[in-house]
Amino acid sequence: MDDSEFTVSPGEPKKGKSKTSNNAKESVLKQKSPAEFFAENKNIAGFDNPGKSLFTTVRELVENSLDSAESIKELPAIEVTIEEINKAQFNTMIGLVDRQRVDEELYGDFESSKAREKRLAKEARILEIQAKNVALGKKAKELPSTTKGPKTRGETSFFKVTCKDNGRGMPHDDIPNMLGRVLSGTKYGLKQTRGKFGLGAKMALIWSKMSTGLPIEISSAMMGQNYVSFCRLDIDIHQNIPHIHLHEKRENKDHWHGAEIQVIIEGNWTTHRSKILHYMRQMAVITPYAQFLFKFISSTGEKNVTIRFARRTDVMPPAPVETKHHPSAVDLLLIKRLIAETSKTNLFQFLQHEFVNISKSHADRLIGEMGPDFSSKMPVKSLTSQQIVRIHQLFRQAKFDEPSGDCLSPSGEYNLRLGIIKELQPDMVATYAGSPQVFEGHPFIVEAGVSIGGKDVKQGLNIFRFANRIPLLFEQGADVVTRTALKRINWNSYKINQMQDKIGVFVSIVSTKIPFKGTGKEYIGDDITEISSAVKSAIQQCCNQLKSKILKKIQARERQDRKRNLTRYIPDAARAVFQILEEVARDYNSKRPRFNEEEAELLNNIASEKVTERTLRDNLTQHVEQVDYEMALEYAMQSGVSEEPREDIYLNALESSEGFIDFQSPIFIFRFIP
Ligand SMILES: Nc1ncnc2c1ncn2[C@@H]1O[C@H](COP(=O)(O)OP(=O)(O)OP(=O)(O)O)[C@@H](O)[C@H]1O
Repeated sequence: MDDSEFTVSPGEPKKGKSKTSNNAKESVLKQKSPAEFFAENKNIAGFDNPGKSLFTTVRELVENSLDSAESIKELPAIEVTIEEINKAQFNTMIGLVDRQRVDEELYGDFESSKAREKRLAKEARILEIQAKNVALGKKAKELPSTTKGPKTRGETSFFKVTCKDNGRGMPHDDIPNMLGRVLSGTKYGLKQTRGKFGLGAKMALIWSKMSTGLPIEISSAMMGQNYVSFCRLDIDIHQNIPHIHLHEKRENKDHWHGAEIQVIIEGNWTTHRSKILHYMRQMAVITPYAQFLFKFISSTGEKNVTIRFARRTDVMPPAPVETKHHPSAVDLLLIKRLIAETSKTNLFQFLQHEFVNISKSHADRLIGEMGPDFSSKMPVKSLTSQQIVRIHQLFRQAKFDEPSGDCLSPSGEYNLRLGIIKELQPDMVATYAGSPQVFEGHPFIVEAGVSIGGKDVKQGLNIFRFANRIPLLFEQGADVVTRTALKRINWNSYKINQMQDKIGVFVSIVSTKIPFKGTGKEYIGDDITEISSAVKSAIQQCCNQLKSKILKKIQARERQDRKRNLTRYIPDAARAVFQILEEVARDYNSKRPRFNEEEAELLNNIASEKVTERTLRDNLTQHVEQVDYEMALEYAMQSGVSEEPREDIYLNALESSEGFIDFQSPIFIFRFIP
């Protein structure tokens, strides 16, 4: 670049100057807070548009409530209310005077008289074609959307979303940071929880700030607390800090514990109504021990919805427990963080206490393997960067026992089966719980259920996906469960017709780390081999159980068909045989015997009407029954008893702190209360 470009005489802007200043502008170093980043990229957290944002807000609040109640082993009771607020109400709420339109042409839904004429003419033409089609007996097509009046972006709808639970509540002083600072939460540990990122509730707040400008309101009380914390806050997006409007303690007359969070956002009930209801229904399926009350209150009072999902069992899966990191799943940064945070002083204690599957003797051997610079007693905080790299390399290469799944809490076959029966009312169902497996050092368990038939079930595959007991409703096509069910299961080999049978496939995956694609928790990719093969094997196990049931059904049906066919021919056969016998009996001369004694007796009986057509019919019927019975018996002897799928029964440890013992099988649970 020529130097002269930079010499600008005053008052005489040079061509090149603006270019240079633009370049300079582009290269100015800027920082963004996490809140700003997510406000600008809200789609990656599931806030793509107003409708989806309403859906995601509901699910984030419900999942927080479930996590919270389960963390104190309380059977969850959750109330969700979505209250529609029309524009006039909203304006009153924020103190804005409602204003009538003056200049109609300014608005997106304005239609000029010429455009109106054109549209009406087009509509008339289409109506004419429709009338002709109807006259010819053809099916009438709907009006294309272009002819449905001027394009409108629609009236903005606002919604007050409230979610109340009976969970743990939040400590008074922590509320602002928990709900007003992006990437803050209590679920970062290695534990199976629905929440993980410390983002969901804050995204709802950011969306409310972007769409309505209104703050979030939180009421919360912890168990035994004689006050309710009330907090109204919004978020300073640029600094990512809570901006508190009011934070006070109020009387807790009812000894309530839990949290109630209320947020006012823009949304679209019409487009996402069915997704929200679907979500609630599937949540009730996978969480049958929870009770949900869902209400939608419309601004006109016309389309109100109230649905109560009753608790169907008091048996809650055991609470997941926090676990330590597996050596093969840590990276350099994580090792450094663990060193900074550990309370252990020397390397030996650090290895043994901060990781799973490193016993005392194993720790000794590992330290020996690290080389002469390392010793058991060396202070862990004094490790140099190179030494940490050495530890990391060894963790990568050494062999460790796989992490156990004890820290996980799957739904349980019983809950899954209960859910499937409730949701689909199938003719047949099989469930299977896989044993714990591992990917990248994280344990996971896959449970599956496959059902055939049912009420209101469409033909083909109906897939239901759950991850850490969250229903997944979006991005179905890319998900590991859908892909496995569609492409890797040979349904035919299990006597299941993939196109014609009504097949329900339920898969629930739990893990200390669910490898969601994106922070929106919408689907699990198909790229982790351990997970996809575990999903495949769980579905196959269910199919195997179904196959033996289906084969039995087919055989029973064949037997029934054979019996029905034989029975159908009995009257004709009896009549034909009887007519012949009658004729023979008529011509029969006992003086010139042509028949043996038995035959002669039969002919006599026919002649004396002791044996009639009816007798033949009855005897044939009896014979068909007998043959059918013998075949069924023979089949049962050959295969029935040994092939019947066995159901495992589980018995809890005696030292159960709950004061009862559950006797569990996939199809029932007995609770013994001493
Ligand atoms: N209903 C509630 N009861 C008790 N604590 C809650 C409740 N809702 C939120 N919290 C607390 O606030 C924290 C932040 O919640 P937020 O929804 O932002 O993130 P998260 O649930 O931790 O993770 P994710 O973004 O994956 O949902 C939670 O970790 C939890 O400690």
